[in-house]
Amino acid sequence: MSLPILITGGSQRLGLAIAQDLLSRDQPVIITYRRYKPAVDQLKQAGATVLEADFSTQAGISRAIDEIKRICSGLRGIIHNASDWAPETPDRDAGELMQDMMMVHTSAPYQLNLALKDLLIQNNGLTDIIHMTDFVQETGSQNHIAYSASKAALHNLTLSFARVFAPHVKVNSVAPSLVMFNDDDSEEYRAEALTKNLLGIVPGAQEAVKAVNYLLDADYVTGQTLHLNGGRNLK
Ligand SMILES: NC(=O)C1=CN([C@@H]2O[C@H](COP(=O)(O)OP(=O)(O)OC[C@H]3O[C@@H](n4cnc5c(N)ncnc54)[C@H](OP(=O)(O)O)[C@@H]3O)[C@@H](O)[C@H]2O)C=CC1
Ligand SMILES: Nc1nc2c(c(=O)[nH]1)N=C([C@H](O)[C@@H](O)CO)CN2
Repeated sequence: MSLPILITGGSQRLGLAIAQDLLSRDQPVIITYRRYKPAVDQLKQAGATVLEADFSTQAGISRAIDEIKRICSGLRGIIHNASDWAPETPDRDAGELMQDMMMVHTSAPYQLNLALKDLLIQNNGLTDIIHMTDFVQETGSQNHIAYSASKAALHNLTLSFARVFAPHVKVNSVAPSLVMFNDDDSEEYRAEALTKNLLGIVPGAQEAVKAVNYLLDADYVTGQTLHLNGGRNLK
């Protein structure tokens, strides 16, 4: 039996698609979720281990680490996917927003990587850490300033952990631009979004599935960023 891959925020959208794909190929999966939704039960029925975890507090991070260590004898990989795409708004305290963004996108991945290192290394073969970052890690953002900074910090963790965990663990970033619309995205937003990249598409969650599978299968890729942006950087 293969060792499991831990996917944080695996109960919807990209994380759910990645979890479902891995399960379909008999790869054991542990997912964390913050708010229960039917997909959690569906994943459990498909054989996943599901853990409730909120990474916005230190207590939540520590609890998740303790639970993963309790149930796991080793890990094939960790995919840090959990994310809160929160914009600056007039009613949102700037200090709290930055704290929230840094906790879920930077502090939680940082602490889980350090705490779960031995579970990754004791696996005989190469193992993986994948940080789901964002196109804005290199460009910044006008409306998601704190979010963008936290994703840039997450990418910086890729560079550090690639050095520290080599040669046993590959550590890479996947940096999507708009890969999957949200249900409440207006027609106008969707139409405008299609003009923002060279290929004129928004591919859907399977593009992230393909990227993750490439990295899991690679033997010579670490400390890198896989950009999923349709050439938006050249627009
Ligand atoms: N979708 C896209 O086009 C893009 C995605 N990305 C990145 O790719 C990854 C996947 O994107 P997507 O599927 O859209 O992500 P979602 O916005 O669907 O969020 C994924 C999950 O993160 C969980 N989450 C949010 N905050 C916390 C928290 N404090 N603690 C624990 N879990 C939390 C949510 O749980 P719950 O639902 O239970 O609240 C949610 O299920 C993310 O890291 C995202 O930043 C980057 C650029 C574009
Ligand atoms: N956690 C999330 N992060 C991001 C999302 C999302 O839906 N959830 N969406 C985006 C946008 O698609 C953005 O890339 C559009 O330019 C960014 N991050």
